[in-house]
Amino acid sequence: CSMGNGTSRLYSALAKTLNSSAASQHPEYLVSPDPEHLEPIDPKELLEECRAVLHTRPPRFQRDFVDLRTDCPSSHPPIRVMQWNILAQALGEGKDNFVQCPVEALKWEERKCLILEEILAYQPDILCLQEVDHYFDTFHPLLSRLGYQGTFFPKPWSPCLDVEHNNGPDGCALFFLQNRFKLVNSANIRLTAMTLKTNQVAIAQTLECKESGRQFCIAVTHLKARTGWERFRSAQGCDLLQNLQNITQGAKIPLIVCGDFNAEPTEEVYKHFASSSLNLNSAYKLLSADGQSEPPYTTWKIRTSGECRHTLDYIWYSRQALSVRSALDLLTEEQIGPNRLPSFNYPSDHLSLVCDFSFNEGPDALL
Ligand SMILES: NC(=O)C1=CN([C@@H]2O[C@H](COP(=O)(O)OP(=O)(O)OC[C@H]3O[C@@H](n4cnc5c(N)ncnc54)[C@H](OP(=O)(O)O)[C@@H]3O)[C@@H](O)[C@H]2O)C=CC1
Ligand SMILES: [Mg+2]
Repeated sequence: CSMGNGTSRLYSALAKTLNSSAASQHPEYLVSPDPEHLEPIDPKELLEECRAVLHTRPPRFQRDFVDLRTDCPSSHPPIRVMQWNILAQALGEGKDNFVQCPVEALKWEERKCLILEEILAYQPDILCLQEVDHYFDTFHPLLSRLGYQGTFFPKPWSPCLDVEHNNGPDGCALFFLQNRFKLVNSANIRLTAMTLKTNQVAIAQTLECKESGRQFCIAVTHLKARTGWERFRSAQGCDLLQNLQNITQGAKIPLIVCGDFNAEPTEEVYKHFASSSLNLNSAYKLLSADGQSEPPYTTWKIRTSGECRHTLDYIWYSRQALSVRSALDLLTEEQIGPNRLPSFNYPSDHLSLVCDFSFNEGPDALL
């Protein structure tokens, strides 16, 4: 066997997460071990391990970072943020009705490796995920060993629970690299709409950069899906903005909000975020020629109802305190292919969004 000791150790680490049925039979697997007692994993070795599992799959698509550097130099390394609705395993197999996606492409053992490969390829400092239904058995143990500190907030009545052989509820997860940030405070928010508690959630954390000592707030959310729910989403967005006003002490602390808003830019909730007194801009607009247009899609799938191509996912940021230095380009229509997403090439129906941020320095940085 050509594998060294390190690789075989990793194989056993990843293999432990492969069989999720073991987790439901042995609840102790669901209790996350203290990360300090877990051996660190070298990201390169884990990436190689994922590629070995995926050896029969088509090669990864190339996506490039677009340099958006403004003329403001920064003395500190940028903060890389990834926003991604990874597609809950139970929803993908049991509810979403992706009619052109072969069932083999949805197998967790391989789809999990495609998700990990995407994360390892871009190595974000902060990872904001939606539709996570494998937190305790997969993402928390593995990402902890890669140096991340994680938080999970499941939906109160996750639709995953209606699917036979589900792996528990789906929810939002937020991970940050412990060697770059210190957690200052953390809030799990159950969103309300017109004072009613809803099934949608958010996590908001204030982090302090270890290099610069600067604090900022990072939030992740997943708003209510489907047409007909526009006013509900708008109310959820208002509730989230209100919570973020309080957490950022009235916009004194710079803010980044990642989410699957389930809303096109024409919707009210988008307009609330764009015009909020938090003074936010949507990072992916900066990829357009005029800097004013969102990308043509962030999700693209074919359901029984037909083709669904929408822009629903966003990374909002405090436009005066932060700059977007670069953003990861989206997959092209040709790369996505005629059967759309998810596919053997790409594990989710939503594309990941990745941005590099830096703090603005000087008088313009005031909020
Ligand atoms: N057990 C109980 O007592 C209760 C159970 N529930 C369950 O929760 C569900 C509603 O939960 P809620 O949080 O409001 O869910 P949402 O309407 O927000 O949607 C849930 C998921 O379904 C996906 N989705 C969106 N459009 C479609 C579509 N056309 N077909 C299939 N899937 C789609 C969404 O993915 P994306 O964001 O990627 O578009 C999302 O992750 C109910 O259907 C029920 O199953 C709810 C309340 C109580
Ligand atoms: Mg979904």
